[in-house]
Amino acid sequence: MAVAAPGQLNLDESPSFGSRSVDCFEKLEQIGEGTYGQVFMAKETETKEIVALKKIRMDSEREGVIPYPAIREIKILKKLHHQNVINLKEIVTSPGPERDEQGKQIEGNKYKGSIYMVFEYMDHDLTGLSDRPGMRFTIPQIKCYMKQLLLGLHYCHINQVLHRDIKGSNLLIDNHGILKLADFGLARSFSYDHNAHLTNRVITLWYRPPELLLGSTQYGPAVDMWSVGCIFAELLYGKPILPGKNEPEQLTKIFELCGTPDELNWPGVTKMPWYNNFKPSRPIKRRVKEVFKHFDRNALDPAREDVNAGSITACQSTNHHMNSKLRKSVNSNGKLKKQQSGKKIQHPQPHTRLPPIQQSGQPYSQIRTGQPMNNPHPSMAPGPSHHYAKPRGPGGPNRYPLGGSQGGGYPNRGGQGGGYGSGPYPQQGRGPPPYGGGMAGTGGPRGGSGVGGPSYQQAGPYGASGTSRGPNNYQQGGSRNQQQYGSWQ
Ligand SMILES: Nc1ncnc2c1ncn2[C@@H]1O[C@H](COP(=O)(O)OP(=O)(O)OP(=O)(O)O)[C@@H](O)[C@H]1O
Repeated sequence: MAVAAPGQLNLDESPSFGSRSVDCFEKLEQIGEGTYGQVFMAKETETKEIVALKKIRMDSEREGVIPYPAIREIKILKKLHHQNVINLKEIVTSPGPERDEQGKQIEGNKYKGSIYMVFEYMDHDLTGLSDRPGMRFTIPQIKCYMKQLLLGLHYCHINQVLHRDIKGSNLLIDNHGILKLADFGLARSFSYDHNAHLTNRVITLWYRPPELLLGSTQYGPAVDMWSVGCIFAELLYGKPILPGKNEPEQLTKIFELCGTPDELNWPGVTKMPWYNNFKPSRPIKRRVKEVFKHFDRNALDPAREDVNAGSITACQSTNHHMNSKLRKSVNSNGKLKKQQSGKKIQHPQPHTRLPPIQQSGQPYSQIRTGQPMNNPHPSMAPGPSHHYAKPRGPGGPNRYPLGGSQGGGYPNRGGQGGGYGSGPYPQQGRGPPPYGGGMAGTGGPRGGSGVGGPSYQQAGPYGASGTSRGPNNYQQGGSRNQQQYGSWQ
């Protein structure tokens, strides 16, 4: 494992933008729509390597100026090299003005060229996989993904980088079960020595820890670990466990699940900047074990856990199975991907392969290989190919439908879903809470959140609505609501 020593991540170093042109790649299809622009699957014309090209959306106000978060993402990614962190291969540029499909210059295209980040290509993301109808991960699969997530994140943390947007749609997975942390658009370096003030307006709402919701601006790796816990529980539960529609409701959901914080169980909480605004009117007891009583017992009692029980094998069983349903491009480049990941992992013996996940779908026999890349549509319709095709809650293109008042530099990062438009957010999250109206009471509006899982809904703090959300219906949920401030930290 390549580990840069703490301090070696000199984020002030300017990113070296590649000298190569984007013309070295043939764009194949759009696979994602991110905050900074589109993401394409592309093929390196010489080597035929499949990559992901993430186009950096330039600052619309200032011609040719790369948004600072993009620069920071590049700087951070250039320094991180780990098998569970997405590899930024290079930066390429398009030299001329943008042209449409007919080759005509796009009107109003102010800047001269575009800049692209070139990433290794990944076949899926965790949200996309788990959103598939009937999909339930097995315990070994969950262990396998969690282990890789923790390895990647540990590497970031020991290199003094906070990710600050851990969520399923930012966990990319290849067809061999390798998971990589992606989207470092909100990441930043931190120091254990300097207790600098950081913005608390980071991390997609459903995965945001209570200390940020309570206004803390001095934090460290623990904020990412909260998100990891949410992912872990989500994998076991089958859907997001804390789908708040706005910050007060998010806090309510957390308190109703974890119990209300006090000086005994969380020393210092009463000193949090917004504690008084959101302190619950009555104590609520912790209900984690009750709500998640159907979870594997080891999940609720980590002391019992056999840490070696999960393996890449388990993840591979997921992805082999996925192959039978997915996806035009995957099928076509399967060979290439196999070669690449074969270097990274030990391929298991066939008899060690675990049974595929419980998913209704086509059997293994329908795995289709050898589809040519330029004809990626198999006659037998596979499942949705890439995550781009569908809204994925807080991760997908449609995740900001309710807009929000925070507009600003980066179109897709603007709106916090719902209930957030009642006032300007304080710069860097200091000062009064922005949520406009205090804590959502237990009788507050929660219709639609409908976390419709076993035992959770009935007994439930969040239940009542009964309108359990389908996998594609998370649009009202959390979103990233950052970036709109000049001194983005
Ligand atoms: N290396 C990759 N391989 C395959 N798909 C990718 C890759 N990188 C990104 N994508 C796809 O593009 C989407 C957007 O990418 P990413 O999250 O990095 O961009 P972003 O601008 O930060 O987006 P967001 O606003 O969702 O955070 C991802 O959710 C994923 O579906």
